[in-house]
Amino acid sequence: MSFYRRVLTYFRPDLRPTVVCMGLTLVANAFNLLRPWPLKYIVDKILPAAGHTPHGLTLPGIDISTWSISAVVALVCGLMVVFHLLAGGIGYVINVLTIRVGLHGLMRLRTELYAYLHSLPLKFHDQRRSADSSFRVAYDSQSVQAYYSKGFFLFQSAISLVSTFAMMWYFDWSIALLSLIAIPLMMLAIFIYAKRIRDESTTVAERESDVLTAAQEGLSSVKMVQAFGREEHEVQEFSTSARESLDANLKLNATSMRSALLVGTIIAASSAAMCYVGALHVLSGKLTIGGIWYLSSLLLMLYQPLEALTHIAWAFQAAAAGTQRCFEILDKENDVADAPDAVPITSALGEIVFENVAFGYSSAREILHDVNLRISPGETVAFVGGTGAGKSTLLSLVPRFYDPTGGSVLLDGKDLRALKKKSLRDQISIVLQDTLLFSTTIRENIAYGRPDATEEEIIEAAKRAQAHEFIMATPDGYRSQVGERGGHLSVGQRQRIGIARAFLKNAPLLILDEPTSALDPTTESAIMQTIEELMRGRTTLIITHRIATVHRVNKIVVLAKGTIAEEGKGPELVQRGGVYASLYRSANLT
Ligand SMILES: Nc1ncnc2c1ncn2[C@@H]1O[C@H](COP(=O)(O)OP(=O)(O)OP(=O)(O)O)[C@@H](O)[C@H]1O
Repeated sequence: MSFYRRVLTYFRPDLRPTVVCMGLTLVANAFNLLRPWPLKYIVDKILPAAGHTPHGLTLPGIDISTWSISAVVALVCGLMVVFHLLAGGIGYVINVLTIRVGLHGLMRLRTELYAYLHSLPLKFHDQRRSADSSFRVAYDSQSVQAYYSKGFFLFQSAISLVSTFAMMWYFDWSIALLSLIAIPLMMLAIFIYAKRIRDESTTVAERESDVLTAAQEGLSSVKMVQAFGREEHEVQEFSTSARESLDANLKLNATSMRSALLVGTIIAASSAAMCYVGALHVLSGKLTIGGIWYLSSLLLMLYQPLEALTHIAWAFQAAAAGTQRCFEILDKENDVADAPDAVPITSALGEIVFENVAFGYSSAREILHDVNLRISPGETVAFVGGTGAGKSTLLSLVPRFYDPTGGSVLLDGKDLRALKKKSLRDQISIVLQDTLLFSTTIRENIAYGRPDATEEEIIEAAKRAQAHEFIMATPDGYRSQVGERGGHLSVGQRQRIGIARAFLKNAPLLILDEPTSALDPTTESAIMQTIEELMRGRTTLIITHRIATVHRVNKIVVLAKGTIAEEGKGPELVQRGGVYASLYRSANLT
């Protein structure tokens, strides 16, 4: 689909108001053309007649034989106000409607972009800065509205241009022809500046996005910045981004102003040429004084849209840059998408099999290789190994955050890629090292995975996660706000909320990625009890550095350099004297 047709799709639902606006434009344009006419009438008809017959003037269709001349002039001048009001009133309605339609289009693009960003795999998000994605959703998307309003303005200008030209032709065709000289010159100016303005607008959007990223990253880590006394460095980094944005904006403005100067000069030169010819025509009697008044007003009406057209052409280029940045995201292929024949899974038994699994975040480096493992329904398997061994990576293949680059992962005998992703994720609860909370109430955070849960179910889940007591001690209980990223709660409290979430979701598969490593030993052993309760009856995959926590679990898998080095029960592995045994020894458990 061409770029412009694609932009139009966001406004298709508003076709009716658009057509209404087009019709109203024709009416408003007719009144606009009439606006200078009363002055012509006064100069050509009323004033010459006034010297001879102060009374008894005949105007078409009106008997004003008894009126004074000043009353007639006042009546005709009154018409100027009437035409102005009518054109202005209709213009007001058009503006309200076009702004409405433009904003609706913006809402559609924004929502689609935001939803698509959520559907894209983590691999996509890993490779980019989240602030840049936010910038595209919040700011770049606005250019689609600019497209609509400028596009409509283009239509209005074209109508005004054609009708004004026709009127000028009617009064003096040679002056009308002369006015056309400016058009190819303006086209040339548009051609010269269009690409430059588009490129410079893209640079402005990129630099603005950098400013937002710098501000977002710096402010979201304000605690660490202050702890390390790096405020000056952060401000320096920000001011570099701000300076680059300023330079890009100044450059774009300078280009716009240069182009405006060029267009203004073309218009001034053509107007001067027409005044010259018009004056000669008055001298030779081809044109009345009122006629040259009227033509000069029409000339303004002709060049205003012409000049506007050049600005619109450049505004289009600027809007194209922003819209293109939105389309760039929408065109990204979702490589972890549902297959067309994917089937939903309603209630998994919980058998997980890794078959010759290989995976790399990029083709340059393979992180996992040759992983073969079978986990029975209801079994608990602990994954241990040195840092960077690939434990989190391996477990992130289960909810399909990533797809393996080689081999396959099976749930209950079915390749995960043959299952609907949403239904697969419904079967899995995840508790991470530091539970991420949204800045809303405790209640909503617990119910995040099951928004339809009842009050009783939420309280029951919190009780099982041993969170009820501290929740009730907060000022508003379950309605208390947790602050940004859960900042009003301690790490242990956040973790309990995460566990309550998992209890409430009640999924057959449980993934625990270092759920206690951020906690002190006392809190850890308390939380471990609730986790053990949570693990009951579910297939559990747990990653931990705390060997003591998992030494007694049914199966321990030791990962080293992206592959399974050892597998078995804790005491057996200690006996074997391999990697696990040394981990066990370094944990001072011997
Ligand atoms: N999103 C990512 N993009 C690129 N590389 C990544 C990404 N996440 C992890 N890696 C790399 O993959 C390798 C395995 O990381 P992973 O987090 O799976 O290890 P881990 O065993 O869980 O380590 P730890 O115990 O320290 O958390 C590391 O070398 C890491 O640098």
